[in-house]
Amino acid sequence: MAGLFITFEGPDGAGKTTVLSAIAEQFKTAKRTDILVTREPGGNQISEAIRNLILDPKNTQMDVRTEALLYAASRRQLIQETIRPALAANKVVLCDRFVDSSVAYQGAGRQIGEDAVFQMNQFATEGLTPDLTVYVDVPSEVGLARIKAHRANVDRLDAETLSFHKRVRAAYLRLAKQFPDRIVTVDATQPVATVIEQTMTLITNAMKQR
Ligand SMILES: Nc1ncnc2c1ncn2[C@@H]1O[C@H](COP(=O)(O)OP(=O)(O)O)[C@@H](O)[C@H]1O
Ligand SMILES: Cc1cn([C@H]2C[C@H](O)[C@@H](COP(=O)(O)OP(=O)(O)O)O2)c(=O)[nH]c1=O
Repeated sequence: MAGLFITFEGPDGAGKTTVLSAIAEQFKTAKRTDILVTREPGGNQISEAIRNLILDPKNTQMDVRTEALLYAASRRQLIQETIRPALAANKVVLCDRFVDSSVAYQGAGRQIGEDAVFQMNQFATEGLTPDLTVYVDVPSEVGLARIKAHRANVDRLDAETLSFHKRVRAAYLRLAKQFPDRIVTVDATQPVATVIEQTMTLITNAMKQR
């Protein structure tokens, strides 16, 4: 497939949203019309509706496999409506979270099993894999402290225990080891400006190599 597919991963509070919005802004200023920025879960009407269902703090009764299937359903819709058409039009797609999030959060965090969640997602993605994944890494305590310090609303997943978040991070570190050619780690304990700069360098290098 043409185009370039770049995903952004990390535990809550790593700074992904901050970094991605700064990068989107830089591309906008440069008037780059070949860059598409999107996010999971969400990015279109159906996926945003699924997102609201998953993240609603009222839905405490949601079964863990239901949650994993909903993420995969949301992902499928985003792929079909947005990602594949953009890649076919030779665009660079920057996506906030993808399958690695499900492997880390549902597979390890919710303890469904990383491999089971990966396999289930193959049905949704039909094998679509990022060309590059920027993994923004932060210790769980630091990430959670950032969320608590800055956010007025804490969603259902932010409210999970420290051990949940530690399992998520450990899974990300395993994924980074397992797929060293795809996943590049950026240390998010550095100042925001440094994290943005290093991420931008990774993206522009990948764009040059394509
Ligand atoms: N490198 C950083 N150092 C210190 N604070 C940061 C850094 N990156 C982000 N933050 C702050 O941490 C909070 C969470 O950042 P956010 O981008 O929402 O994280 P994420 O999307 O990964 O959950 C925000 O208030 C943001 O300003
Ligand atoms: C895409 C995806 C997200 N998530 C979780 C991670 C986040 O806690 C939440 C997304 O909420 P969001 O507010 O977008 O978090 P962030 O800014 O950290 O990306 O959903 C999963 O558990 N599984 C998934 O497959």
